[in-house]
Amino acid sequence: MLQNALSTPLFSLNHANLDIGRTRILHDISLEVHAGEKIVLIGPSGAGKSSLLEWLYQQQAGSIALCPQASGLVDVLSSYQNIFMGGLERHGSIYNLWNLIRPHIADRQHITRLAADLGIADQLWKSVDQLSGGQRQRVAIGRALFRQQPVFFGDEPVSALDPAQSEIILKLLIERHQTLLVSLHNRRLALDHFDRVIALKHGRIQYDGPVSGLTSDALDGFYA
Ligand SMILES: Nc1ncnc2c1ncn2[C@@H]1O[C@H](COP(=O)(O)OP(=O)(O)OP(=O)(O)O)[C@@H](O)[C@H]1O
Repeated sequence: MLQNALSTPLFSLNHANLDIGRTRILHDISLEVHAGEKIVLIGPSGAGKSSLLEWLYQQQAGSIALCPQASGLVDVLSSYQNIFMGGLERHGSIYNLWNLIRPHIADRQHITRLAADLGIADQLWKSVDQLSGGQRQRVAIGRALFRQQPVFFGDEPVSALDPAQSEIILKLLIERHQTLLVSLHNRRLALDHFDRVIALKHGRIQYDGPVSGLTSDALDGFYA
């Protein structure tokens, strides 16, 4: 906490409002996000979690690995090609184009390892329209991991996975990013893997504080 008070925040909002057209989506939002924090966003459907993630993402898109709710995968391309797209900004267009047609050995090895970590090694060369919802979600996570950024933003990134997979994938995301801001509806994952909770309701922050001391029932209360 003291360290946070002294460091410059990565993200900062001070009594800010977010309007889309004439509609106010987020009201009077004040928060800071510091490097190293693992923050879970909770709240009922429509509370404003996706809007807050998108708003903060727009502040520093270049340094964030984003896994949005709508995965944005390209159906006709393979899992490999979709994951590779997470790293497009690291190279020029000729390298990228060539790699999409004939994968470069180093990228191929890297993405093959990543796919194995995500449990989709056997799906790597299939077009993603042939995959299940959970497999597609892991491809989208692979694409975010392949961005290799210090900050991860995820909008319900493990919602299509079974409990055991959710646990494994969330641990992987936490291991590979310094700072995380993730929306989840799963109370157990929220309590076990994050150190700060931001609870939203009707576009306002109703709680922003440490996870320690909170129970599953307390989290349920934020959905009441
Ligand atoms: N482009 C838009 N134009 C107008 N209203 C919008 C727009 N996008 C979102 N909203 C509204 O903003 C509110 C917050 O939506 P948001 O998607 O951020 O909620 P959420 O907490 O992520 O919900 P969920 O858990 O269902 O994903 C909702 O009332 C939604 O209808």
